[in-house]
Amino acid sequence: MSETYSYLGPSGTFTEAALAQVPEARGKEWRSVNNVGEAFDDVVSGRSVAAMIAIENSIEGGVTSTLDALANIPNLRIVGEYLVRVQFVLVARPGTRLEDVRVVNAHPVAYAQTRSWLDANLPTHGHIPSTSNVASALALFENDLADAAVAPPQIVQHHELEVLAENIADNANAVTRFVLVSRSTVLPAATGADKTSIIAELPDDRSGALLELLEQFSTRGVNLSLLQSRPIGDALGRYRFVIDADGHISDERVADALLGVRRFSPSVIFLGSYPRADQAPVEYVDRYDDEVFREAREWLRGLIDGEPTA
Ligand SMILES: O=C(O)C(=O)Cc1ccccc1
Repeated sequence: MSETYSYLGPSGTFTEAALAQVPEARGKEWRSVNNVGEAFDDVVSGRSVAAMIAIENSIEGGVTSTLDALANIPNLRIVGEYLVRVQFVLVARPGTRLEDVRVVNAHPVAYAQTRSWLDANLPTHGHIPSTSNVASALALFENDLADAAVAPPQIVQHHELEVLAENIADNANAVTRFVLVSRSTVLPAATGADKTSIIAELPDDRSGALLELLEQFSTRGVNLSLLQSRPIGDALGRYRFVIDADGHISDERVADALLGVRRFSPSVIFLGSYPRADQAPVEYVDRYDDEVFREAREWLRGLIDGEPTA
């Protein structure tokens, strides 16, 4: 059976652009799905070896539905991350003028990123949510519920659409981070520029518990690049924390931090260690080098084994 990769389609989405960055996916079957839940289902059922999923963007923060799916679906692993610069145009059926636009079709995340422009230029517009940035534009051909759509600039290369406005994103430098999610438990090799993702819960009713969770990393010299709380969902005020830490689980300082988290947290999900998209080598101070951990462990082992100390 050929390996299949699922992505939020139809063809032309930013998610597809992220999948195009994956060398292992070249020449393989790509399956376009209508929503992120379907992409996760493909991985869980084994229909696809992996799915490309949007997890965070530089304006809106974490994609909450993705973070919750990673917490709730067992045995998922992140095996890679990819960055895509996102820009948006407003498109319409040929002949439409900007002043004719009453209703705009847009993916909710894209809508949130173009709100200032839309509010300033179409102050009375209505919004219909779409399942993706390309589905928004294709809906213009299927029905007349919307007059215009927010879509990626390349959309006009493939469809008979007119650009009513370019660069409508609130922030021209917006970037979306995608992760390749699979069920493979084979760890990607450490590169020196890696990231480790976990989701951890706090022990109940203990003051300072979040600080104690974070101390597991700070006392091992491990920097964090993401800390996002998400409601566990069973009661008000109960949260889990999605954490991205610099480094690979095979780095001693990261492994030691994870042992600390495991001892302390009632529930820890290991989401994976994988190369950072920006390939920036992880920086740490010398006293947290692998060798320092190993030397300390050997010293302790020697004491326990009754070896004479020098
Ligand atoms: O992949 C797409 O194009 C999507 O529709 C999801 C999305 C929405 C907004 C920013 C990045 C990805």
